[in-house]
This record gives sequence, C-alpha cells and structure tokens, in this order.
Amino acid sequence: MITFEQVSKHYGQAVAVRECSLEIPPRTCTVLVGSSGSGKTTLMRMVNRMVDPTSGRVLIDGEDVATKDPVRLRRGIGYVLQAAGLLPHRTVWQNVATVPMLDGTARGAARTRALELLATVGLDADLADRYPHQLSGGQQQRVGVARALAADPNILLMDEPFGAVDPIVRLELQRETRRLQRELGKTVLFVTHDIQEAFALADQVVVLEKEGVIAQAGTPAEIVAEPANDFVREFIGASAGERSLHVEEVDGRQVVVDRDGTPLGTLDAA
Ligand SMILES: Nc1ncnc2c1ncn2[C@@H]1O[C@H](COP(=O)(O)OP(=O)(O)OP(=O)(O)O)[C@@H](O)[C@H]1O
Repeated sequence: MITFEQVSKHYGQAVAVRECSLEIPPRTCTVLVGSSGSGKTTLMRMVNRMVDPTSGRVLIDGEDVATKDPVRLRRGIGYVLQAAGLLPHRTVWQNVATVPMLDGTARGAARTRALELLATVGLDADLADRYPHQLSGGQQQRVGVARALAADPNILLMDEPFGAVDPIVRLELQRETRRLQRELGKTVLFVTHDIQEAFALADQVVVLEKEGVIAQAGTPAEIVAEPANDFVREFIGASAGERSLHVEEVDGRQVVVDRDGTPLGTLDAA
C-alpha cells in the first residue's frame, strides 16, 4: 500500500501540490490523470523520493519513504519514462540488466534474466544485442518496461510512458501493461493526461484538478456513472464524444461500455 498523507510541494511561492491524501492499494493499477501542470508527476516522484514533499508524508507499507536511502529506495521501485530513457551505447540486454549488474549479479546470469524479461514484455530474444536506436519507439518502450521490472520491484511507476508512440502501438502497450500488472501482481502507479488511457488501464482513476487537488477517485465505472463535479464531467466529456461511453444493461447488470463495446466495469460492482 502506498499512502500519501496530506502531502504538499511548494517551489518558492508556487504550489505544485496542495495537501493531497490518497491511498494506492497493492497489486492494483492506479492512474493519475489531469491536465498539464496538475501535479501528477510531482506526486508520482514523491514515491521514489525524486521529489521530497514540503510537508506531509508518503508511506510504503506503513513506512515513511523519508527514512529510506533514496538510491536504495529507487532500486526497489521500477520507473518507466516517456522517452524510454535507454542508454544509447549499451545494447538492449545490457540496458535491461543495468540494475541487477549494479547490485552485483554476474554478467551471464544478468543476461539470462534480461532475456527472460524481454520475453515477458513480448520482445524477441534476437533484439537483445541491438542498440536502442535500432528499435522502434514501441519496442524501446517495452525495453524500458523490462528494465523497470529487472529488480523485481513490487511497485512500478509509469510517467506518460506511451505518449510518444503511435495510437495503435499505444493500445497494444496498454493491453500489455494491464496483462503484466495482473500476471506479476505489481502495484502500478501510472500518470497520463489522457482519460481514455486512464479508463483502459485503471482499477482506480484519480482525477486531479490543479495543485494536486483530487476532483474524484474511483473506478472508471464510478467516474463515468457519477462524475463528482463539473470539472470531472468536463474532463471526461471532452473525450466522451469520441469514445461514446455509455451504460448498457447486460444480464440485469449495468455495464459501462465504450464505443467499441469494450466493458469498462459494472456499476453495481462499483
Ligand atoms: N522543479 C520545479 N520548479 C518549479 N516548479 C515546478 C518544478 N516542478 C514542477 N513545477 C510546477 O509544479 C506544477 C506541477 O507540475 P507537474 O510536473 O507535477 O505537473 P503534471 O501534472 O505532471 O504536468 P504534465 O502533464 O505537464 O507533465 C507545475 O505548475 C510546474 O510548473
């Protein structure tokens, strides 16, 4: 469980996050969604201490992250960035094996593990000896995910990881992320400004208004069925025209489905 307790972050006079409290249940996917500058990245980075809150605390399983050594903490938390952030002069497997090798895993074992991880994220083993620039954007993102999984962290932070790939690949990566999260039982905290992506991935969607103020947190179905306020209504409405979220009755249950008929959740379970 990740717990944000009344966290704030000030930069001089500017407020990035104001007294935000939030719980991220273990082994689920929580998506922070909101417009640019709403504080999503700031909140996410508090988990691995890339940002320390000005006030308030972030707890992982009841322990304040402020008491942890940041370098060790970060090795135990996977982090996937928008531009996969791969090291250009290292091969794919060496990129994946970076943290295990820093932790003293021998080269042979690290390579074997890297190949396993590449398979886990759906990449062919013969990509292992290529360099990042010899991969497509989507493949690079998969390598980024494999690298984040390398130390077998319980927590995976993903900051707009699919922002730079084309829409088809993006859908594929979203499906894969969901599959991996379920199969591996990771706690995923994901940041996006795209409400469709949030609905596709999340067990819990957290809509941020500004300064890290939570407009609503709930399942996709709850948010669609009962937007908490006009801000949420507008935020999901902006893409609803395209997406045509609606409620259908299936076997006596109220199911929220998108334009393609993909169920996003049931209202009674919500
Ligand atoms: N190092 C910093 N110094 C000063 N202000 C900052 C710093 N980092 C973030 N901010 C400000 O804090 C606010 C929240 O930023 P943050 O990056 O968390 O937003 P975000 O929701 O992730 O936005 P985006 O979707 O554009 O990445 C913004 O107004 C930003 O300008």
